[in-house]
Amino acid sequence: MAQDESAGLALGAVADDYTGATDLANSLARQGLKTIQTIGIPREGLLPDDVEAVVVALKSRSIPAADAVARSRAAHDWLSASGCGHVLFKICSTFDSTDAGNIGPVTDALRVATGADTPIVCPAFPGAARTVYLGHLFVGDRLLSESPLRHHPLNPMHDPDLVRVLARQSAGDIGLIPYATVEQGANAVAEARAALAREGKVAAIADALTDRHLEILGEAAARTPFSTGGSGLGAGIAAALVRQGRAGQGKSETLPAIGGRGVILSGSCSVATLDQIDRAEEAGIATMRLDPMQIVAEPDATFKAIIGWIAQQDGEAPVLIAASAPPDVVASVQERFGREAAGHAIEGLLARCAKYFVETGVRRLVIAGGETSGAVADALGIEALLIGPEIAPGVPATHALGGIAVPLGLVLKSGNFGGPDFFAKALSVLE
Ligand SMILES: Nc1ncnc2c1ncn2[C@@H]1O[C@H](COP(=O)(O)OP(=O)(O)OP(=O)(O)O)[C@@H](O)[C@H]1O
Ligand SMILES: O=C(O)[C@@H](O)C(=O)CO
Repeated sequence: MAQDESAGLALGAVADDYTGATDLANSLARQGLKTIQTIGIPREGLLPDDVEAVVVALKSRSIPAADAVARSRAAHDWLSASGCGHVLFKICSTFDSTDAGNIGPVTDALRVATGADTPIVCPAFPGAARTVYLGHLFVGDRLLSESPLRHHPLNPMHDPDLVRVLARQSAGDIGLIPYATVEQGANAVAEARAALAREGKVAAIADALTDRHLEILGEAAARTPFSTGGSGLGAGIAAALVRQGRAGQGKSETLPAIGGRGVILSGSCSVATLDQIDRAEEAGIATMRLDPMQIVAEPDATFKAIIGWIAQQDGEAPVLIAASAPPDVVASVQERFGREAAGHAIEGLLARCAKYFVETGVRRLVIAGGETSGAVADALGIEALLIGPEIAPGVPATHALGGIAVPLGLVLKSGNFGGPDFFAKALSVLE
């Protein structure tokens, strides 16, 4: 990277999935940081000289904890060599993980690598209705465990108490910085964090109900080398860096129009995405709903069927291809083939479709689902993303940077993000 080593990056992030990384990059850009999302560790010379924040996207949310730790450590080491002032481990606003990890093990490893004592951990994203109160994560007006996340295909979330959840995954005890302390401001948070460090807590879950709370937490976190959180905490840290004059040279890019047919590929089974698919179909977007059993059992036949179907559609009009299904169908697919095998087969098929579409001239892709987006971006060999205008909270339009010979507009949508008309809106913003 041509970064001025004496200045270094103001902020670096290691994100555990690609859409989560895009969500964070969007927040940092909107706070005024010149931000690039890289897919893995970037090669020398890829990034512009004046970049202030780099979000290294990994696909490490649902892999074995030891692999997630190794990949996150490598990303951290690159950020550290780039003179990074603060490292944020970007996790999902719904704390997606299992008792085996990976939030605890990666937080432990990066805490040691950065020399932090007790990092602030806060997934809250009030703009998407994720709040943390007394350590309990709410999705809208429901506890996490009563939200649709209890049916997540890869990591169903059954415990809303984040202190308890993180303790099960971590090397030591977890503390809490409660709402009443956060309300008192950044100095009170810093003192509470230091007190928890003296007690030997390895991390501190912090409450946040509003963006103001995240600004306070961001101010306190920016005084330390490392934190773990969602894009809300990232925005708070970025705002603190701008206030302190340590960053703030660029807003998100205006992206040039690319045009041509828009293709939407969905592997997300979230309630939000299922509704968005229904709405897109009702609005007249040609929609092919795949049979998930057939995808896993006969991927080649399914691929041929998709090619045949698309050949019959109006060549300019957008199309939507979805493997997405409601919880009962997902459960029966997983029962028959196994959770991981089914997930990988479906991601693989959608990635193969994306590759085919780009090879045959499509230049605008909208992908729903974090794991699905990871599979697609990897199959296309994309190296980094420029962040453009916001489509919905947490979802910007982007353009591929490096790794692909043609201009390509991409929208990577986290499963639960976006309003009902998201797909039509995405295609109109990604011109
Ligand atoms: N019908 C289905 N049956 C079983 N698994 C499915 C089905 N459709 C998709 N999947 C798998 O479910 C997983 C969905 O994960 P993905 O991360 O893409 O979406 P998400 O969880 O909604 O998004 P996010 O992680 O951004 O919240 C993928 O592994 C996908 O292949
Ligand atoms: O924080 C979120 O909810 C998203 O950025 C995400 O990571 C979903 O996969």
